[in-house]
Formats: sequence, C-alpha cells, structure tokens
Amino acid sequence: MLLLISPDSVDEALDCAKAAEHLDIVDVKKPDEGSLGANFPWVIREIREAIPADKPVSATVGDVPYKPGTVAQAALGAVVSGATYIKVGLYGCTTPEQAVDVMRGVVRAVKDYRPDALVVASGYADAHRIGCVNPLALPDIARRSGSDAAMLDTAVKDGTRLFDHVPPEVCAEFVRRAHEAGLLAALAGSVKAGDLAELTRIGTDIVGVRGAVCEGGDRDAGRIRPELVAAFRAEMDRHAREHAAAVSAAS
Ligand SMILES: O=C[C@H](O)COP(=O)(O)O
Repeated sequence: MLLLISPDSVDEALDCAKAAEHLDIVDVKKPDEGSLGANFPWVIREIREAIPADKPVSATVGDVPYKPGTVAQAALGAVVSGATYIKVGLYGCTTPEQAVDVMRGVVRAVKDYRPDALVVASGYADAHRIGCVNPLALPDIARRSGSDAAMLDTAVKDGTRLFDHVPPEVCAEFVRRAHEAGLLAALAGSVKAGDLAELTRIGTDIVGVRGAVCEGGDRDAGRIRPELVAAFRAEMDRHAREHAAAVSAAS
C-alpha cells in the first residue's frame, strides 16, 4: 500500500520532504477550499522542486462542479505545473454519466500533455450528505472515462471518517470493483492508524492521509510533522508484514 500525504503549503511540503523515505506520494491541496481544494499552480511547482525527484507529486483539481470544460482546463494546469497524479473530486456530479463526462475531459487534457500522468477519479464516502454520485459507482466511472484510479475521501471534515460512511466490507467491494476494472483503489477520509489493518486486508493500493500526521491530529490547526509520518509508515509496514504472514499461513 502506498502512502499519500497532503501538505497545504510549500512549508508543510518541506516537512514532508524530511520524512520523504516514509512516504510515497506528496499530494498538494488547499484544505480551506474544500476536501479536495485546488492549490495555486505556483505552489504545485514549488513543491515539485522542493521534494526529492523520485517522489511523485499529486495535485487536487478541486471539489469540482459539473462543468467538463472548466475542469479539463484546471486539470491541465495541474499537470503543466508538475503534478503526475491528478485528482478530481466529483462533488457537483449527481449521476455517473455527468461524472464520466467530466473525467473524460480530464483524461484527455492530462494525457495529451503527459501520457504517463495518472488520473484519479474521486468520489466521497459521505456522498449522501452532499448529493453526489454513490461511492460504489466510482470504479465504473473511472473505467469508462479512461482514468487510472478510483478514490474515496470524505467531503465534510467534521470528525466523521471513511468507515463511518462506507463500512470496511463496502470498501472491500470498492477495491474489488476497481481491481476488476484494472484500476488502482485509493481510500482516504480522516483515516487513522487504527484503520490500517482493515485497509491492508482489503487490498487498498493507496491510503491518503492528512489529519493523522498533523500535530494534535488536527488537519486544520495542526501542521504535518515528519515524526508522525514516520510513525504512521511504521504502522503500515507492521500491518503489511502481519497480513503477509497470515496469508502465507492460510495457504
Ligand atoms: O487525500 C487525502 C486527504 O488529504 C485526507 O485528509 P484527512 O486524512 O485529513 O481526511
């Protein structure tokens, strides 16, 4: 499982860089503009320059409306700025057809510019609170649009978590559908170290985290701490070892 960490500024990304050996993807966002709020192009560029070249930079394009042209242009901005994971939060899409429309535009805009960049179609575990597409529709939306990954995060950061809205067995079905479609499955939403056993067991490819690696567990007032990133990674590695041992004992 890969660890994606979301700094909100160049300063925080520099703290991520201090823990670079413990993380896999640096995800640029602007949390004060929403769960998948988009940051400025120059921030993406500066963060790309600040972190080791072997660590991919991801950028969120926003909690987007159903405006395929606008979103495709924003996604191009993210990839031109140096991100190679382009994450789109399908906030304003109320049907899978609308979501596929948006993501097809993004895939074309991104891959015409940089064919090796990965496009991530993100829905929300708490979709019922905001009226957007159902979490389990995401793998098919990602497949139909030519995206590379399906993701879930939470839209409302009020302390409720991924598993509060989409229980582990439903997340397992999400991962199963994503893999069946040949996609990566990414999960986030106030994930804590205590969720890692389940996330590992169900075969999650990427776990996205912010609050759990911020001081005081506070994604807004706290700042990402390198030692918390290292501790979270140690827990991930422990669960990976335990899971591998259990699988081999059962076979
Ligand atoms: O993509 C990951 C998100 O930034 C997760 O943030 P969170 O762990 O604070 O919900």
